Amino acid sequence: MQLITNEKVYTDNSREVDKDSIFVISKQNAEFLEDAKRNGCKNFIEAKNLKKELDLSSIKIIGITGTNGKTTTAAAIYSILLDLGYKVALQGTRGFFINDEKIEDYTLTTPVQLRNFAHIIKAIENGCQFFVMEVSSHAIEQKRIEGLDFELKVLTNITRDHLDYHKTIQEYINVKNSFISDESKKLINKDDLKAKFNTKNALTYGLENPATYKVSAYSFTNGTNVMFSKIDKMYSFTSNLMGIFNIYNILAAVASVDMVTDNSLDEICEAVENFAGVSGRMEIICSDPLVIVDFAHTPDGMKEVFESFNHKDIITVFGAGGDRDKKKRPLMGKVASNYAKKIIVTSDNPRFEDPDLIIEDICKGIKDKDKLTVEVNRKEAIKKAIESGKKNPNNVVLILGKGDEPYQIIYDKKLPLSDKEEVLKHI
Ligand SMILES: CC(=O)N[C@H]1[C@@H](OP(=O)(O)OP(=O)(O)OC[C@H]2O[C@@H](n3ccc(=O)[nH]c3=O)[C@H](O)[C@@H]2O)O[C@H](CO)[C@@H](O)[C@@H]1O[C@H](C)C(=O)N[C@@H](C)C(=O)N[C@H](CCC(=O)O)C(=O)O
Ligand SMILES: Nc1ncnc2c1ncn2[C@@H]1O[C@H](COP(=O)(O)OP(=O)(O)OP(=O)(O)O)[C@@H](O)[C@H]1O
Ligand SMILES: N[C@H](CCC[C@H](N)C(=O)O)C(=O)O
Ligand SMILES: [Mg+2]
Repeated sequence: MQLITNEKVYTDNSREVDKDSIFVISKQNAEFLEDAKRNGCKNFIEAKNLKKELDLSSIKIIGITGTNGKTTTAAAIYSILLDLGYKVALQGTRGFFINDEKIEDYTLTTPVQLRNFAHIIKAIENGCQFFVMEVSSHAIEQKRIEGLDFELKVLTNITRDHLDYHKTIQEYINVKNSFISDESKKLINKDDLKAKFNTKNALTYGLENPATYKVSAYSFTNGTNVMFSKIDKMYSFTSNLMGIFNIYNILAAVASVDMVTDNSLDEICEAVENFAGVSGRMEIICSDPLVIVDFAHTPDGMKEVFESFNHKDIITVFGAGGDRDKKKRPLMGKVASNYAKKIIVTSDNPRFEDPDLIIEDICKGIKDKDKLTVEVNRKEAIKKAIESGKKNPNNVVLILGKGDEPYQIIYDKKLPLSDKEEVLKHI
């Protein structure tokens, strides 16, 4: 990765250096420092000191971490800020956007350090006042965000994911919490009991526990209607997004914007209605039969989605990613068997793993085998689910795990596959 700015060339790759370039030393590449010198490099800077050379002080960075809801919350903040007339950049799982325009497609949820700087500089060049970014647990552990001064840090929740990488749940929790252990301005989900944060400059939000931004009532008639209080004043917003978890996401977004702007909360709440949601997250593809594509790929994410449809007969299709947390697989199976009347277990992104073995891991969590169909071909699995869905108007078909991913990753190849397109073929 190279960043060229102010007539200087910064690189984080020892194989890219020359005598004029500056090798940016980070946790990830420190072992290649000698290699950089051997390749003729004479100039070095530690990534955490980049901010001394690259002035980012004119933009406010909002970082969102949490197991689930980062993309949705970040997109909601972005949408509200744009609606209020600000210039804003958004960086996350779905790519990099400036003022509603897509600049870069899917890469990492949180890019490597130098790319973060490059994106922020680009946002500043485009007049942005805010840079909204998702912060993954990998990024915190690998210090991809070191050297960034956050105007606001948000924690959505801590459940479980990525234990292939972090090894134990405690280590994962510690990594997430390390993001909110300093004195920066923070917004914390008060209903998440695993959150351990520095209370200095922290505000909270929630539905259950006392919080700065506290939901007092909600209903799901004609959209989602929410009333909440901040200190002793009441506010309300309406949204098209479904599910209690989306109340958390939107409330977090409303509170975030309240914390970083001078706009009134009433104005902010008004802008919520224009946020249409994120593609591939609780996206209704068809209403008869009701078919929804969602990105839930953790046991907790799935539970949240299923609970949003507990008045319906659930038919679900899902798999689990290969080369990712193996232990979450039977838990995903178990959650599905608790809520669904029919479960079609299929392939997600197998990567370098055998899809049949991933499916076996998931099926270990499904006790009631009468509910279970195994169909390794995801396109076939979706077709079967839609056919079943058509049999009863109370059915809902929930296709989970890949959201709007436009491909299936098999080995290291990305083969075109869109859950939404597959659904559209069969309705
Ligand atoms: C497991 C993992 O996270 N791996 C990351 C890790 O890879 P790595 O340690 O193997 O590093 P590397 O690619 O060999 O290079 C490390 C550094 O050394 C430099 N280098 C390398 C070789 C050399 O000869 N000289 C040299 O200077 C490279 O330029 C680079 O700066 O460091 C790399 C660069 O810092 C990352 O790109 C890479 O992410 C890989 C691609 C990845 O797939 N990561 C996923 C798991 C990930 O991070 N996902 C999260 C969470 C998703 C979510 O929940 O939303 C994300 O943020 O996307
Ligand atoms: N606040 C929440 N609590 C629990 N589950 C949620 C929440 N928000 C979203 N989800 C579920 O998690 C899925 C992923 O949501 P989203 O893309 O917003 O999260 P993310 O944290 O960005 O995920 P990733 O780390 O994979 O990028 C959704 O499709 C939904 O099923
Ligand atoms: N950002 C997450 C997304 C997982 C999506 C799921 N489809 C999978 O491939 O496991 C990850 O890379 O772990
Ligand atoms: Mg995301």
